[in-house]
Amino acid sequence: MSGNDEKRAAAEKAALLVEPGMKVGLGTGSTAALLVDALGRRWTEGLRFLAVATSEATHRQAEALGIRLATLDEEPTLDLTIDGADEIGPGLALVKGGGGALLREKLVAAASGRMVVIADASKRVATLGRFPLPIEIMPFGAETTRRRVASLLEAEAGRPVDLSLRAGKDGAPFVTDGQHWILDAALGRIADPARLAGSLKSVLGVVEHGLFVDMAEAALIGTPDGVMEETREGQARPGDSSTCA
Ligand SMILES: O=C[C@H](O)[C@H](O)[C@H](O)COP(=O)(O)O
Repeated sequence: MSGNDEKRAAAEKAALLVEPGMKVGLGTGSTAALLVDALGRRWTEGLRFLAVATSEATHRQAEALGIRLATLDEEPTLDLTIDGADEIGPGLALVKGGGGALLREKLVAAASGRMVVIADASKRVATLGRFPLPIEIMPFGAETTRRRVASLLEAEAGRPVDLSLRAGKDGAPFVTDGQHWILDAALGRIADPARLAGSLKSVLGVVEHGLFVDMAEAALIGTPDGVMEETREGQARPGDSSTCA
């Protein structure tokens, strides 16, 4: 099974979690796009639900498939959010934001009764931090914020941390849907995700970061042996969508 097949299997399993009348947060990224495709097929078959997208890209995709959409302000309480991740660590702590959607993703997940993560097996890690941690910042005074973040991360890691401003296709800074910029922090290892999450939130100029701690309730992970369901407590079992509720 290729990584893409694993993503698709997880996404299709997760699409079965959506029930008639639900309010559903739709994630962003290549795995979430496979979920939206699967939900588009279920919509065509007659399933009716209401969706809130975590990015302009996902909104456009869902809209093109005819899925009914609302904004988070119109629907501030959702039943379920299904989203991808860049890394899934112990306790289902996540690194997200590789596609730059972390702020809306976190707002939508926080408004949801439950969050289910979907991914291929490569995303499961023993310790978070191999994937550079995205940190969304205000463009105004970005260099002063970068210095504050760098000194915080150096104190946390005990060494200087490579912190780069994410570039867009044209070489200019990548701009998020919220019109912010992103710093990518090459930490290598995040020993205490909850502590780092709290520290980053206190830095002036930081809008949000890609650590999602205590947010995901379950993960559906595509593997060569099928889709495994993992809970926050770490139990893994062959994924049966009915056990995810
Ligand atoms: O900003 C993007 C999101 O956090 C994605 O969910 C994450 O980057 C995973 O994306 P993919 O499914 O493409 O690996």
